[in-house]
Amino acid sequence: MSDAATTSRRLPHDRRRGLMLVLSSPSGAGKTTLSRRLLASDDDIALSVSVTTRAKRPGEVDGVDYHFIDKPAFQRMVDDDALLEHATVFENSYGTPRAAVEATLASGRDVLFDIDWQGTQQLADRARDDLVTVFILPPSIVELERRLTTRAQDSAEVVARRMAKAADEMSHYAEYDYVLVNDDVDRSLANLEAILRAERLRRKRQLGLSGFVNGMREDAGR
Ligand SMILES: Nc1nc2c(ncn2[C@@H]2O[C@H](COP(=O)(O)OP(=O)(O)O)[C@@H](O)[C@H]2O)c(=O)[nH]1
Ligand SMILES: Nc1ncnc2c1ncn2[C@@H]1O[C@H](COP(=O)(O)OP(=O)(O)O)[C@@H](O)[C@H]1O
Repeated sequence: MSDAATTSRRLPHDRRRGLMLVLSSPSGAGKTTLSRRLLASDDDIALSVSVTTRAKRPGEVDGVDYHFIDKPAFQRMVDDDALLEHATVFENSYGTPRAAVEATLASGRDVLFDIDWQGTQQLADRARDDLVTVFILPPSIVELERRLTTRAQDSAEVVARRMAKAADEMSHYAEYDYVLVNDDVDRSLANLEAILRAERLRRKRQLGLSGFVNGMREDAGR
């Protein structure tokens, strides 16, 4: 077998069908922290930046954390079918702009979603095969409240409302493919990276496999 035959052929994992990685959790369990760490360490995945009608928190950047828009603009996007999914969470509207997701997948990269269980169900109805879903649990309710309080970005009243919704959010963990208990953030990140690595290697996501194997069979028969 010539060297040219082995080196000219592209390895199957060079051509991959992009996947959609969803992170959900009760507010304060650590989705944003884990998302930012994953995005910083992996160039092959990009965040789906949601639109929301909620107010910007200190430190949040428009266009990076969210696209902050008003209610009429949100309704226009719904009417124009410009959102892949949308939901009301804590009395605010949140949605996933369709165009950016489609452009990222078309460029061969994966997309990371920080969305709630309602949005996850809607994506599952549309694209189950491309979806990998991860639910993040806090190590305890006491720790969840501590994290929400020490994040110091919401008023005591908002924290209380988010704590009141936590049990309801957590009741959806069984609808997800994977569950991570986010005790140690480094360990959670390593587990998330392991999930992503394994999911990228799924046979159905490696587009060039049959050509690759047939080529090797021809080489072996020479
Ligand atoms: N369905 C849906 N949920 C979203 C979207 N963007 C954010 N969320 C969820 O809305 C909830 C509130 O988000 P946020 O106000 O940023 O608070 P956080 O959970 O404390 O970071 C979280 O459960 C998010 O995952 C979206 O585009 N669609
Ligand atoms: N594993 C962890 N251990 C301790 N604190 C954490 C951990 N993960 C996140 N935090 C902290 O908890 C707070 C809430 O995390 P965040 O990522 O904003 O949660 P979410 O996006 O799910 O609402 C932040 O102050 C963050 O620094």
